[in-house]
Amino acid sequence: MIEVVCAIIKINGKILVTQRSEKMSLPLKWEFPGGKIESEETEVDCIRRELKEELNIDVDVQERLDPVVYSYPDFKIKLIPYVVKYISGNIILNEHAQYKLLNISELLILDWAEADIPIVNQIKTI
Ligand SMILES: Nc1nc2c([nH]c(=O)n2[C@@H]2O[C@H](COP(=O)(O)OP(=O)(O)OP(=O)(O)O)[C@@H](O)[C@H]2O)c(=O)[nH]1
Repeated sequence: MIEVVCAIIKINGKILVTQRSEKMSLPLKWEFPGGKIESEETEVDCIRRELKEELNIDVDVQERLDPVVYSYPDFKIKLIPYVVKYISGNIILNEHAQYKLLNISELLILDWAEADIPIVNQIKTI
């Protein structure tokens, strides 16, 4: 099972969400930015590193939500969500196709990676 952290990034009352590129696994699915935890790395260090690499932003890590375990046809994932607050940095998309800033009520409209759907449902209450 791979362990992946993902970030629910709050910017001025909206949530930043990203669309995977055609070249990534789960192409064109929407997700919360993040990635696989490397050995010797804490979850929080991983979030900070991934958000800098993928989006060029710095954040304040605030709250860990309930992890989701999900089996895709070819791999199993433990997806660990953190609520974070945007602090600084111009957003530069280094890997994703696009991003959107949405209200929580707008999130369910997107075509999410399957593992993310329970997380989208959880954050209706944050
Ligand atoms: N970052 C991120 N990954 C997610 C989410 N939901 C989800 O199923 N994943 C899956 O978690 C895996 C690890 O994410 P990653 O961002 O490191 O993906 P990657 O491109 O390095 O993976 P790859 O090299 O296997 O294609 C990917 O297979 C991705 O599809 C999510 O919300 N955020």
